Amino acid sequence: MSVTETDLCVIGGGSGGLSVAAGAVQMGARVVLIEGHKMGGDCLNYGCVPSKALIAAANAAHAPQQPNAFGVTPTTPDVSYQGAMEHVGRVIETIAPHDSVERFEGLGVDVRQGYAKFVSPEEVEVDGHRIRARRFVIATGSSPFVPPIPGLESVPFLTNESLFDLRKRPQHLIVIGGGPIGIEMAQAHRRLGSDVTVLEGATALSADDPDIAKVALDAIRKEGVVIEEGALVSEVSGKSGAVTVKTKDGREFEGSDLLVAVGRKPNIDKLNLDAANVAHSEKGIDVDSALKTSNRRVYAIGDVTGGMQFTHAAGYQAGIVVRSAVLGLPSKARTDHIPWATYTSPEIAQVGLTEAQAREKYKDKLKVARADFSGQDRAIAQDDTRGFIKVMVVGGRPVGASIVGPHASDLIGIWALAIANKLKMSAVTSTVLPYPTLGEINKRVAGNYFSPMIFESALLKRVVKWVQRFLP
Ligand SMILES: Cc1cc2nc3c(=O)[nH]c(=O)nc-3n(C[C@H](O)[C@H](O)[C@H](O)COP(=O)(O)OP(=O)(O)OC[C@H]3O[C@@H](n4cnc5c(N)ncnc54)[C@H](O)[C@@H]3O)c2cc1C
Ligand SMILES: NC(=O)c1ccc[n+]([C@@H]2O[C@H](COP(=O)([O-])OP(=O)(O)OC[C@H]3O[C@@H](n4cnc5c(N)ncnc54)[C@H](O)[C@@H]3O)[C@@H](O)[C@H]2O)c1
Repeated sequence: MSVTETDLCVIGGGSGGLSVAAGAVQMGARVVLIEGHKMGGDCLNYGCVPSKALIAAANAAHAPQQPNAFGVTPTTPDVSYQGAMEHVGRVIETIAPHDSVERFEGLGVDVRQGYAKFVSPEEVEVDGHRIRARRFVIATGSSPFVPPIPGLESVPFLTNESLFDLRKRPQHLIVIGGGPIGIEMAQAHRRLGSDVTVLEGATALSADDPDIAKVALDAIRKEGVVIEEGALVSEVSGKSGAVTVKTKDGREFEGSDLLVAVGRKPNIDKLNLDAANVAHSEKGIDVDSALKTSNRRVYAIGDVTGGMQFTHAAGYQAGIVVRSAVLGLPSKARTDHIPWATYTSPEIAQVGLTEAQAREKYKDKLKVARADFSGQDRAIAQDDTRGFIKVMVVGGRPVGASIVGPHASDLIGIWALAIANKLKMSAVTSTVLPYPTLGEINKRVAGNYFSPMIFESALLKRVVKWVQRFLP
């Protein structure tokens, strides 16, 4: 059996693994990258990219139908589900070269196709070859978790891995799970013309602030998506085109297609982790704050660690690992500054602590500032004033921000910057932004934080009177 010696062996060519491989090889390390399936991983092939492309198509179908303030008569366009899915395919094809074997080989990475498995603490095997590395990075991602619901073994169902292969619009899509996957895909399918029912066992979009989630969920319900909360699915039956779903409290729902979106399971089965002494649980691979596993030669990043499961989180962790494994520098990963967004209409975005988390941690030291899109000139001009922002502030510095409203996913950036760099609220108020922009809501909320201190201060009023008496 051939043995290749290398500095760094990256297992998994998705968001995390590709970032490590590209960074390390360009810094001069010898890098082997092993990918078992499709380069680009979940994000490119079954996740962020196809879902956002489908949402864009759904939004284009929805917009002309809406009553509006612009004097434009609503119309009912012909909407082709197949056309929307073909758009999804083209978007993947357009982005794929960036993540391709050819590009990475061009950068100098030794790319191997096949599933890697450890055979010792410093060796893996792939496709009959052995790779011995000074350091390993496991970035094997996650797969849809399929719960042991009676009936699911015999009823056809979709997951994020098969959904984007559909060409025929589901007549009535039943979505099990009201997390970000379920809710994003529910609204997109409604906008493309399907009836949609979401069955959520607990609370929909439960990772987000409840006031924020409510604005989005109310809007989605208003578009006709049925979202049942406290509806734990306990049994499914039927066949393709006619499925029945029962919930624990005895309710029954009928639809044509089933999408299972109840969370993720880490891709660890093929890795033979015990041979490498890498500790793990059903949640994923255990890592410390430097992203090292119980084997000091082996790091793990991204979804496989069961932490924040976002492409940008995997990318951030890749940078931490490159610093440590390639440059030998001490490096620790944070999570407090990692934002996320859910691409519903209106959008949701969060960074740092929610109000409830901040209240629990900081008690009465917490101040919460809020601003509504209804007071935003640009939002008014665009006739989209749903939503608001709240910022959690402790000692003059933001510790969290929550936004629901137009372009929330972009607007959260300034708070991600502020929290990452421990900036004060005054850094936001002293920034000048072009008028009229949605971004001004960030200045407005920061202004609202200072207003009571400035406009309700008796001392300041006395000082102003005194200054005015003597000002020449
Ligand atoms: C429907 C959906 C929508 C999403 N939308 C967003 C979004 O809008 N924004 C966002 O930030 N995140 C989103 N995510 C999450 C995002 O896709 C993941 O967090 C991200 O892909 C994780 O990157 P990763 O590198 O950990 O894993 P992946 O990108 O999945 O890469 C893992 C790779 O490892 C390979 N692999 C597995 N086992 C082995 C092995 N033994 N040997 C070799 N290779 C192996 C796999 O084939 C895969 O290519 C979404 C996810 C889904 C499912
Ligand atoms: N915009 C984004 O960034 C984005 C979009 C999609 C996915 N993602 C990532 O993918 C991850 C997985 O998303 P997800 O939506 O699959 O998982 P999730 O864990 O966020 O949500 C799953 C939901 O399913 C519910 N559930 C579980 N069992 C059930 C049952 N038997 N009946 C009814 N409901 C049940 C849970 O209560 C939960 O609310 C996310 O946490 C996120 O990290 C990100």
